[in-house]
Amino acid sequence: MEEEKVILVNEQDEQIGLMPKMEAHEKALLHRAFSVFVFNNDNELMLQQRALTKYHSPGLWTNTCCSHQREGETNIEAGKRRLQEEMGFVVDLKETIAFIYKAPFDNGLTEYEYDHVLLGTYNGKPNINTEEVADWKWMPLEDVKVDISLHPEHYTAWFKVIFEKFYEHININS
Ligand SMILES: C=C(C)CCOP(=O)(O)OP(=O)(O)O
Ligand SMILES: [Mg+2]
Ligand SMILES: [Mn+2]
Repeated sequence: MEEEKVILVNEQDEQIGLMPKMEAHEKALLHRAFSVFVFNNDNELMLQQRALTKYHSPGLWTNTCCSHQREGETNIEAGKRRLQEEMGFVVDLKETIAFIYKAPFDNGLTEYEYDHVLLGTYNGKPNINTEEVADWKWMPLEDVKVDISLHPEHYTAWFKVIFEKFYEHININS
């Protein structure tokens, strides 16, 4: 299989190159990514616990699905593709904010991403891909906020940035 590549971008999210996924995270280069947030009609967020085998942030709780766009893919196309691959369902998604963050990890890898946040609604159960996902749960947004402050070590770096800086953009009832 061809090696997975991420899209290197500048600070305006313009493509400046392609690089194998691992190399981009080893060299800490800015690349395009997305974070999907799926809610049910009770305004609960579907959280994903990352598989213990993930290259970074294993076992941590985070938003519904995260990954990297492929060359030529729109943000929405990429979000839907990966939602199916990781969580086993697809819903319509809409774009909200995008932001740049940098998060070095203890294992030497760094996430340095132009991250597009995508929102969707779903009321069924996922069918998780256990190569990517260890567990999942619904949680009211307010409860997530409280638990992040009590147990920040249980959550991914980007998920905490989104809660701290962009809460009003993911809380559709605010
Ligand atoms: C988008 C963000 C915030 C991180 C990348 O997600 P993953 O680390 O889950 O990427 P994949 O392995 O699923 O491609
Ligand atoms: Mg992922
Ligand atoms: Mn990345």
